[in-house]
Parts: sequence; structure tokens; C-alpha cells
Amino acid sequence: MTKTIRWPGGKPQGAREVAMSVLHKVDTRGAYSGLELNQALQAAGLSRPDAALATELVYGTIQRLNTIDFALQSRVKGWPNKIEPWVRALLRMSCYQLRWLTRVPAHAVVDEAVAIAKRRGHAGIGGLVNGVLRALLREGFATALPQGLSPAERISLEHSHPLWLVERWIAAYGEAGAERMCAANNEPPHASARINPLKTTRERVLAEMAEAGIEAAASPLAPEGVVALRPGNLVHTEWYKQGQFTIQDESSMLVASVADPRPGMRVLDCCAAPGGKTTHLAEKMRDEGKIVANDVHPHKEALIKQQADRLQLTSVQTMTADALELADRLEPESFDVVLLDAPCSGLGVIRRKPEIKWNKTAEDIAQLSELQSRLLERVAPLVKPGGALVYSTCTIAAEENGEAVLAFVERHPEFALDPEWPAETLKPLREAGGLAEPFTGMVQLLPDMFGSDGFFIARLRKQSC
Ligand SMILES: C[S@@+](CC[C@H](N)C(=O)[O-])C[C@H]1O[C@@H](n2cnc3c(N)ncnc32)[C@H](O)[C@@H]1O
Repeated sequence: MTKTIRWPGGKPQGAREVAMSVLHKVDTRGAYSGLELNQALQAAGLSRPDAALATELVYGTIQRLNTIDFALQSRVKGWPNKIEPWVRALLRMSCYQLRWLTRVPAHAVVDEAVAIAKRRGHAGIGGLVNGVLRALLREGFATALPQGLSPAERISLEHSHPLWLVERWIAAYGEAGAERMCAANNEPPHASARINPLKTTRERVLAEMAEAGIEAAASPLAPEGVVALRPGNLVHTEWYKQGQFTIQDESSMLVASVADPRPGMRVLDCCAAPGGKTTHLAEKMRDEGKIVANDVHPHKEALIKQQADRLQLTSVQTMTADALELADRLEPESFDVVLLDAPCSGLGVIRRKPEIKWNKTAEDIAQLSELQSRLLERVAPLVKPGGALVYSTCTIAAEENGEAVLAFVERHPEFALDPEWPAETLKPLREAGGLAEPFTGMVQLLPDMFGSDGFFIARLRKQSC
């Protein structure tokens, strides 16, 4: 077969072709599934159920890639590299449906895949697709795993995660812990929203959601959090448009609570876009005081402004700079709270962005850890004596989290880990056994603990003069 990364002509038609075109781009161009999917859905104008199907096909196929490829490699000669990428996408997506999307009858999956193969390619490709999928149906998808696998190899194949990552997590959390994390990463993420206490209350929104037929409950983890079941896209609701809530994962909601800013304070958010934590900090400060919200990318400044405007917050002042240079642009020791929500490997958000597990490498972790240490080093002088430095990431790699923070404290005796977190933040973590005791001032949330993203938060206090 020729090696082309060309999408085989014409606008994708229907949910399956749309999903396939997105998988094709993620596979051949390293595109982000979420961005590509949004664009493709907008261009295709699918009905709501079809858009939901396309979404499930994209995320599910990327999530289960290892397991799917394992089933295909013994049935397709030259799998995966000698197969044209669009055919690869079609076969993988069809396998996902046969094995995990059992509400669609198997014959319909095969017929549709063959029709797409003929329409986009030719009868020969249709024959290949038909033969492979029918063999899978006949012989059963779940080919027995080979004998003699190590625990990491078994988990890697069963829960579809790269071997290096499973090995890492086994070393850190044991075999059972690593397996729980990998299984949790294949679950759909919670739909959660953070109530804006300047405009409404959690009780009121929950009551209004119940009236609107949306099943929702208070987050057990975050005091302002609401978790909804199949709510559709919350961004299109009046609650969102009127600034009554912000879409945010429950774990991220903890950061502003841990930072615990007070009205009138000066706060710096070093890596702020798109503004989820900035706006939470402002809400906590009753929009009194000043929050400098910085990001390195000029185009992202508008995203922070949009969020602040939607929530009608006036205490947020945006700027664009490399956080490594903020100390040259801002007055030393001038902020009561500095938040460094650092760029990271994102291993805690695999449920939302499944391609992360296939794209990230151990080298990325090493490089990011080095950047994070430099960022900590450079923003720390901006903290007032007696002020707080909060460091957070949405990842699970110790080098980017606890190790980076402990090394920083070692180099900077003027900073100490601060375990004095607000009680409402600590209580649910403690009750769920999510805290290492005695609590030192940093927490690593894992994706299997609360169904939230995997997340790390540390709070440091700078000595008073
Ligand atoms: C984890 S995201 C921040 C999420 C944000 N705090 C929120 O809650 O919405 C990390 C951000 O850091 C920004 N970033 C990356 N490198 C940076 C740097 N050197 N200086 C400032 N911002 C940076 C990225 O553009 C990205 O928006």
C-alpha cells in the first residue's frame, strides 16, 4: 500500500466519517483530539446524537489504542505502519465499536465500515475491512493475552496505556494502584462546574438544574463544585452565559481554596490562561483587590479577559510575559499570594485528552521538571514576606511535583511547606484517605480517588521579616 497521509477526498459525511477524519489527523499530524473534534463537529453540522457518537468514537478509540492494535496486529499484515492511515483509523474505530459500543449492532458496524471503505477507497479495501472485522466477530475480540506477561505488560494491554507509564506507576503506587489509575483513565470525565458565589449559591443552581431535568450533585471534593450527569454542553446554558458558574474540574477548584486569598490582597497568577483559577481567586476575594493574570502566549490574554468579563470581575488585570522574566517586570516582594499553575506533562488529564498517554515521553517529564524548577526559582522573589506561594500541576509525575517542590525548599530556607490549609479543603481529602499523614502541605490527587483529574497542589509560606 502507498504511504499517504492524505484524507481520501471530500468532506466527511456522518458521525463515523467525522470521527475517522479526526482520528486520521491525531494519528498523522499529532493534532489534539479535542481541538480537531470541535472544528470537525462545527464544520459537519451533525445532529446532537450524531455529534455525541462522533465524540465517543474519537475518545474511545484513542483511549483503547493498545488493546485495539493488539487485536489487529495478528489479523492485518503489516499492522499498523504499512496500512494507509485513513484505513487504520477506520479499522481502529470499528474495533472500538465492536468491543466497547455494544449498543450498536455488530452487523451495522461492519456494514457501515465496508461502505465507508468502498466510498473513500475502492472495493479491495472494502474486502480487507470486511474480512478483518468479520474475523474479529467470529473469533471474539478479546484474544487471550499471551502467557508470561509481566504485571506491567498485562496492565498495558488490558487498560491500554504505554508500558513505560505503567512501569512508572507500578513503581510509585504498586500493581493494584497502577491498575486502578489506568482503569480510571478510561472512564468518561465528570462534567463539573464551579459556582460563582458572587452571583448565586450551589443550592440554588442544584435546585434549578433539578427543575431543568439535569441530574446533578454537590461535589464531595470542592466546596463550590457541582457534578452533573449527562448535562449536555454546559457552556450553552444561561447559567454559564450569566456568569453563574465556570466549567472546571473539581481538582482544579481546590487550588484557589488552598491559595486562600482575602479581599484586598495583591495576587499574581503566573501561568493563567484560560483563566479558570484566576477567576476563582477573584471570586474568593469578592472581586476586591488586584489579580495580575499573566500568560506567555499573547493570544491567550484575550481568553482570560473573556472569562473575567463573562463573570463581571473587575479585579483581574491581564498581561503577557514569560513567567521566567516576571521578576524583571514586577516589583519584588509585592504579592500576598503567587500562584504558579505550571505547564506540565498533563498525565492527570488523560481521561479528557487521551492522546497525552501516547504522545508524552519520559524525556518530556525530565524537560518539564527542569522548566518548572526554573519557574519556581524565578517567581519566588515576587512573594511578600509572610506571603504564600502555591504550586500546582495536572500531572502525576513526582519529578514535576513533590520532588520539584522539596528541592526548591531545600534551596530556599526562607520558604517552608505550609500545612495550614482551609479545613473545608482538607476534610474530604482526609476522609477519602487522599492525604499522606502527617499532612505536610502538598497533595497528589490520583484519577481513581474522586473521579477528578489527577492533580498536584503544594502551598509554601515565605518567612516574615
Ligand atoms: C496549566 S495551564 C494554566 C491553566 C490556568 N491556570 C487555568 O486555571 O485556567 C499552563 C499555562 O501556562 C502557560 N505557559 C507556559 N509556559 C509559560 C511561561 N514560560 N510563562 C508563562 N506562562 C506559560 C501556557 O500558555 C498555559 O496557558
